[in-house]
Amino acid sequence: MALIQFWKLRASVRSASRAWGCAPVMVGSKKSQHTVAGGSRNWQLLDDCFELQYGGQVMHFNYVWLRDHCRSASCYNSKTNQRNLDTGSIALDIRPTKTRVDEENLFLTWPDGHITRYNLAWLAKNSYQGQKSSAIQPRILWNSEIYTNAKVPSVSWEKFMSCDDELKTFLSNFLLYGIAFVEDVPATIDDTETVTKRVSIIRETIYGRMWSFTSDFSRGDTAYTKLALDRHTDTAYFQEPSGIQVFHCLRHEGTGGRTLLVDGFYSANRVLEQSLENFELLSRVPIKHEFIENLGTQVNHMIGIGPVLSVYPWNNEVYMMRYNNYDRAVINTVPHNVVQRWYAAHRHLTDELRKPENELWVKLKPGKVLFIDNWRVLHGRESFTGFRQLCGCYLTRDDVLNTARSLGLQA
Ligand SMILES: C[N+](C)(C)CCCC[C@H](N)C(=O)O
Ligand SMILES: O=C(O)CCC(=O)C(=O)O
Ligand SMILES: [Fe+2]
Repeated sequence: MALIQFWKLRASVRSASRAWGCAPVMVGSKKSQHTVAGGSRNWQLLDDCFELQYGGQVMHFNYVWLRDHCRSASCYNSKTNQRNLDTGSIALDIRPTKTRVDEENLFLTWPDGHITRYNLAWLAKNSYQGQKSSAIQPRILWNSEIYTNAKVPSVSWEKFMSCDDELKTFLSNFLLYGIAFVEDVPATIDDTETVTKRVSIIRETIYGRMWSFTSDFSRGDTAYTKLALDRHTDTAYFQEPSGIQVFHCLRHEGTGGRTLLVDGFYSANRVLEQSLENFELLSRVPIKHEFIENLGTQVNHMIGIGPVLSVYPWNNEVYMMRYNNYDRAVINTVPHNVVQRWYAAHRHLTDELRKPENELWVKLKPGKVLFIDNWRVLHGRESFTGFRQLCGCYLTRDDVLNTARSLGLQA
């Protein structure tokens, strides 16, 4: 019941957001509509917001927002890129006493005499409408054919380690496809660590910093067996699942053991195209994943709570998928009348994820290091025989994106 109320609230917030457009009310007796020479910009003071037409877009700016984002030296420290202004001191019914727009700027005078100047292009770029029309992270969603036809070049160890452009190419492909390979890496744990550190700092977890595993049952998890593993994302049981997983197969003397990769966002997008209801069930119903193991010397118990699909509410862009049927915990966060619909939505996603045309199979070999976006691309493996040793580590997504941004990429 509580959950349904929560949904209603969310739904009303959403419809409110759609209805946020403002009624054209005159402020005082002043004429409020203006067309500036050139005709490319047009603005009016509405009762509850400032409306700006600029660059072919109509944008609305709330007055508290306009006061809050003032970039004057007293309100904003441009050396540290931090706000000085105490947002708590802004009257929630604040309105400018004077407004002026010239070719490039909007000038607002506030009741206390403070003047705020906004560059119009800055406003357009930072408006809700501007944000809504572009993806936070541009991606190429793929199935096996799309990925194969793209012929994404792999990068090679030596150039990767010495040349920033090579790292940039690698990261740009990683951001677009959610997977990327470095070839010719010496088959040791140390060199795998070195190649990884070129990308970002390593995230230490209960599995250690760099880990290496075989089918020795050393941990309470089926990864440490020779069994096949269906597609999944790792560490769904962390409150913040690991952003990136790095795999390097150091040895395999035997058969099988191929790695399966599936673009989870491609399938999520199919669900969105086919059923908004299913997409919303997957993106709004929080469920638990759990990991419990007793190592004798140490007991590990991890719980992560969140929806299968984490999405930005303003554009339904998926930014994280938690999909791990092995580690999914008892569902006790969903009322009985929603559970059936949730299972149907989960089945819809599962059917998409399992389509053979969405499966990319690769055989990891010594030298070939695979980076997987664990918030997006699911991995699995074929059962195998013989001795097989895989090493790797987890990375935090923030740190990888930080490296990408430092190289000028949009991330
Ligand atoms: C990668 N490494 C072998 C260290 C850990 C494997 C963790 C497996 C776990 N079921 C999960 O999906 O998170
Ligand atoms: O053995 C493999 O190829 C992968 C196993 C797995 O899913 C994991 O370690 O996260
Ligand atoms: Fe895994």
